[in-house]
Amino acid sequence: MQDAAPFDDLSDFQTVLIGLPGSDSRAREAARARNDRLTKPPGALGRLEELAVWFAGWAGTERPVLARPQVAVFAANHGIAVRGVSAFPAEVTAQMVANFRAGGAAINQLSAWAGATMSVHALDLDRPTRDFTTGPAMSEAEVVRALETGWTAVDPEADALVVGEMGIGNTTSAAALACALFGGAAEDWAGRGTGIDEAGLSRKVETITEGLGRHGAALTDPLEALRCLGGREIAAMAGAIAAARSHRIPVVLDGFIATAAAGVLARAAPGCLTHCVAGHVSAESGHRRLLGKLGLDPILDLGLRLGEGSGGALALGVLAAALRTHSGMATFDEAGVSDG
Ligand SMILES: O=C(O)c1ccc[n+]([C@@H]2O[C@H](COP(=O)([O-])O)[C@@H](O)[C@H]2O)c1
Ligand SMILES: Cc1cc2nc[nH]c2cc1C
Repeated sequence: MQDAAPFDDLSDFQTVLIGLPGSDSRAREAARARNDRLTKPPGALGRLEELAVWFAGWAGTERPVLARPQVAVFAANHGIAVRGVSAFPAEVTAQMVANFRAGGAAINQLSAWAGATMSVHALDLDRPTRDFTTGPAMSEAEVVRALETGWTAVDPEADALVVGEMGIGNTTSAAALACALFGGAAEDWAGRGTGIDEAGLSRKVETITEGLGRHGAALTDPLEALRCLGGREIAAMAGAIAAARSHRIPVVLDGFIATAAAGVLARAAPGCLTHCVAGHVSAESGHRRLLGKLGLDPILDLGLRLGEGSGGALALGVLAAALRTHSGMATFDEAGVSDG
């Protein structure tokens, strides 16, 4: 059963964020102690060891498994797409949603490979958000509805969540948000997205600069920044990431846009991303910078720039390997191997 969202407006959502539960320190410490007894030189499984101990805390058990991962993909359209900031036309968003539903996209294959269920959530595709250079992208009711869509998309029985997205123009929206949340100039955050040329990149930088100028002081409130500059899929991912933590479900973040959604939460309620890891660093130029601002170290660096949750789904494979070794290996005592 999906849970109803426990908020009706942005101020409620902020309150929910502040009250989200932490991980189980007893399970985490038990997992750390088990890790120290496994038949390997200390630290020899590198990042896998850290991932397993982190996951154990959220799973609430010393020997967790990855049995029911979920990939949730959110799609939306953006008013700023009319400004020529993408290499593709806006109708591709709806066409790709049809492709997700037919099983033909990369994320269908990667979810199946990772043993994950995949859900697709199209958010009012025929009603793009407003061009944020002319006014707020969303009304409060619209952004709250998108947060709710994300919140209720999370399967409370899932044992890990990947959030992904599809939305022509959304790297412009994510870059504007990142700039509002973490400072710097539009040039620091604008990248090539689906593959825009030099002229497109200039239009993108101009669009972001104009949007930031237009909304000014309102952007100091992270949830207002989301409303003014974000998109429905970005808000939905933020809602899903928050819901996951309410169920103590660990989250594997995908690329630049998913990380921007997480960034909103981090700025609204510092410390609220301890249930998240970065699945990968994408080729979108601002992603590494954004991960740095959030103190997140990506698991993979494969040059992907697809979105859809693809890098997150790939990282589920690494997470599964981390849990398999942690929970399945013998200890020095069990195997009769002399420790150091
Ligand atoms: O995840 C990423 O880091 C990423 C980087 C570049 C592009 N994308 C995908 O490409 C689309 C946005 O690109 P654009 O050029 O239309 O802003 C959107 O559907 C994203 O899923 C995704
Ligand atoms: C074809 C296509 C597929 C995508 N998947 C995520 N973003 C995308 C953008 C395009 C253009």
